[in-house]
Amino acid sequence: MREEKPVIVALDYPEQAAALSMADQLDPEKCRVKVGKELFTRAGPAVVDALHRRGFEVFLDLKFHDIPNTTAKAVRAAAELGVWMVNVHASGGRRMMEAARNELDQVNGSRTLLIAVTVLTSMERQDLADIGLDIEPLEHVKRLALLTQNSGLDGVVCSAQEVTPLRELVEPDFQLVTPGIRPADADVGDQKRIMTPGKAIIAGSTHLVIGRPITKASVPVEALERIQQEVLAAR
Ligand SMILES: O=C(O)c1cc(=O)[nH]c(=O)n1[C@@H]1O[C@H](COP(=O)(O)O)[C@@H](O)[C@H]1O
Repeated sequence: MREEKPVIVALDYPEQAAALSMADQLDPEKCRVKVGKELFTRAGPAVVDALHRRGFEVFLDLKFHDIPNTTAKAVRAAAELGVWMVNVHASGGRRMMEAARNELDQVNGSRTLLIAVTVLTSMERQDLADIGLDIEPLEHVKRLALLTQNSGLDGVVCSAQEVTPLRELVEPDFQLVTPGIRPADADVGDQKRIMTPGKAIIAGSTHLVIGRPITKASVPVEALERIQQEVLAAR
């Protein structure tokens, strides 16, 4: 099924006021928002509540990676906040992901999507070698995506560069959430495995996570509008 709101704006701000002032320029009918480690560590659940009151669906990106019990309880806490999506690190393994899935299923009425990060989009082959993984990022992403699917999760975070090969491996409704999105003229920054918004949509990304190309633009809403146009044209 075609996703009507593929763009998720990453609200990577050091304080709630700045995040909400950005959100107030966005239309919750046209995009979703992401709350990550910096903003959540400073502002906590209050910022999630404030975004919900404004009508936004929130991706709580805290990338839990811990023993199964701790991760599962953290996922429960996220679901009880009513967030649309939450993530863990697939490298936490099958037992961790299954525990998180089971816990989430016990939260009454929860429709929170649970996805797992495969290989961070800021990493390339050498970074994997540095942590003892002598493997191409794509191969490791495939391995972790299958493990994630077999553990009962709803999708993965990966680079848009991996979406086409992954689509051949996973179920059609498995979510492929892709950060590392860079319009052709945008700064790459610390991202390594990148793709433009239009190409990511053509490849089959279900969601595009985009931060700095919007939030650091001189006029963020105009940057978002250009990205939305590129996404529409790619469909
Ligand atoms: O889980 C994520 O959202 C994530 C995973 C990943 O592999 N790479 C990645 O960049 N992200 C997040 O996606 C956002 C990308 O932001 P920009 O690089 O500013 O567009 C940041 O908030 C990251 O924390």
